[in-house]
Amino acid sequence: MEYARDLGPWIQAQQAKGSNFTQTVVTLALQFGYAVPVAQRIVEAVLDHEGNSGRLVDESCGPAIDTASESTHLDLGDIHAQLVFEQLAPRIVLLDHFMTDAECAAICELAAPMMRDAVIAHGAGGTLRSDRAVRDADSAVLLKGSSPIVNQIDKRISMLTGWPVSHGEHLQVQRYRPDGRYAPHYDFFEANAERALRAGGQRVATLIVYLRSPDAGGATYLANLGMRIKPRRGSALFFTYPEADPQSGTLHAGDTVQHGEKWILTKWLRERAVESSGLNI
Ligand SMILES: O=C(O)CCC(=O)C(=O)O
Ligand SMILES: [Fe+2]
Repeated sequence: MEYARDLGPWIQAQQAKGSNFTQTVVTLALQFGYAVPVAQRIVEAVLDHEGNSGRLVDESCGPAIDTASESTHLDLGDIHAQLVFEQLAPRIVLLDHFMTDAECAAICELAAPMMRDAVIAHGAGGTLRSDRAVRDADSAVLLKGSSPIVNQIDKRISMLTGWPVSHGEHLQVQRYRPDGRYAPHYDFFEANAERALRAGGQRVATLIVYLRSPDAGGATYLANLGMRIKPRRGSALFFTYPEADPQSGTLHAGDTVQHGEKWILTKWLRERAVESSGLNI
C-alpha cells in the first residue's frame, strides 16, 4: 500500500499534539480523503515505525489473491481469469472469467435437484433455520469430491487464494427468485457459535461466483463501502475479514432480485481444516 511520504511526520505531529489513535485516523480520513480502513493501516504502520519507506507491507497470512504482477491475467492452471478491480483494505478482488459459461451451467444443473430453503444461524447456539425475511433464497451443498467439476472448481479456488481445499467449506449454490434477497450481514460467525467454530475455526474469506445473472436487481451490495457489484456470469468476488469484527468493513447484502433468477456459487474459507462430514457448519 502506497501513501504520501510526508504523512509519516504529519501523523507523528498529530500524536505529539495529544491526538489519540482514533482521532488521528479520522482526521487523516477527513482531511486527506483516505478511506477509514486505509487510514487506520497507515496510522498503525507509522506508529509502529514501519512507515518510513512510505510503503506498507500486508502482513496478513490468510487466503490472498496475488495481484502483484503487472498483468491483469491470473493463470489458474486450467483457466486464465482477468483482474477487474481490487481494493487493499478491506481486501476486495473482482475477477472476470473465473468460470466458463459451460461450467456455470453444469454447476447449476448439478445443484438444481438439491435445492432446499437457505438457512441462517440463530441465537447463541447458532442453530440453523430458514428465515425468509432475512435470507430469501434456496441453497444446495456440493460436497467436496462429489464430482469432477466440483473437484476442479475447489482446486481452482485453492490455486487462486493460496488456501488449501481442506480449509474451505463445501461449495454451495444459492438461488434467488424474484423478490429474493439477503439482508445486510457479515459472513463470519458470532463468537458464541461454538459448534461452527469447532469445525474449522472462524471464517476468514468469502468467494462468490456469479453463475446466472438476474434480468434486473440482485447486485451484491458492500454496505460499508457504498459499492454495488453487478452479477455477471463467470465473474468472481473475493473479500477477506482477518478480524471477525465489524471493523473488517465487510457488511454486505444480496440486493432484491427484481426480474429473473440469480444463481451464485459460494466458498467460505476457514482458519483451519474443516472437519465436517456433510453440512457446512
Ligand atoms: O447474494 C449475494 O450477492 C451475496 C450472498 C451472500 O452474502 C452470502 O451468501 O453470504
Ligand atoms: Fe454473505
